[in-house]
Amino acid sequence: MKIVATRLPGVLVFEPKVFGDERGFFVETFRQTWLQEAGIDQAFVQDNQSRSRRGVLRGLHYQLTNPQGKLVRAARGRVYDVAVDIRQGSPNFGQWVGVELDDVHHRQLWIPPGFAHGFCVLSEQAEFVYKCTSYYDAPSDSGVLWNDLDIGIQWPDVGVPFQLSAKDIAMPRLCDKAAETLPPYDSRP
Ligand SMILES: Cc1cn([C@H]2C[C@H](O)[C@@H](COP(=O)(O)OP(=O)(O)O[C@H]3O[C@@H](C)C(=O)[C@@H](O)[C@H]3O)O2)c(=O)[nH]c1=O
Repeated sequence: MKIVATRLPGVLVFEPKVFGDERGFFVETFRQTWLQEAGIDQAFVQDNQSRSRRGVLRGLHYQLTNPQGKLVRAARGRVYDVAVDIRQGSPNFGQWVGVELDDVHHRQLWIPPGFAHGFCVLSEQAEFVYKCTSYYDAPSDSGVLWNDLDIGIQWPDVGVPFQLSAKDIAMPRLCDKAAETLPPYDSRP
């Protein structure tokens, strides 16, 4: 497993070794030691899975209290995954990074606590699987608008119109968020 830095400090790509043979493939999807190797002092408490069709865009989400660090991957299909640093006072505030995740290379993205996260689906269908460092807490579920011009995420052309939940369409822009509704910079790993 290789750990690769992205242009956004704190956001890391985990590249596992994929063993392909005539039966299919084998890949290790998680080892506790990966976190130590990456210098991440966190433990996972919740695993999630979602299924989405082409064009579905989920995000940009974060949790205000007990921010969630997330280790995400596409168990099936291909997605464009995005992390945004929205930590109040961060030198990288408002900056984003996008990485393609698929069921061929099996790359995983580490999104530290305090970052907003979202993805869109590039394949006909995708199974998105992720581990979280804090439990989901509905009252502190928060978000930022996916196409906020100030963030300027370059979402790929997926060939169909994006499909978002009503909640995600109505998310506020980063500039309209009160400081107390953003995670503090010290929530970094
Ligand atoms: C995230 C989550 C949702 N739910 C419920 C709430 C709701 O009724 C239903 C669907 O929730 P959502 O619409 O928020 O699902 P979704 O849009 O897939 O939310 C996810 O998006 C990606 C981008 C993330 O980063 C995740 O952390 C999470 O926020 O599932 C849970 O019970 N536990 C959870 O951990």
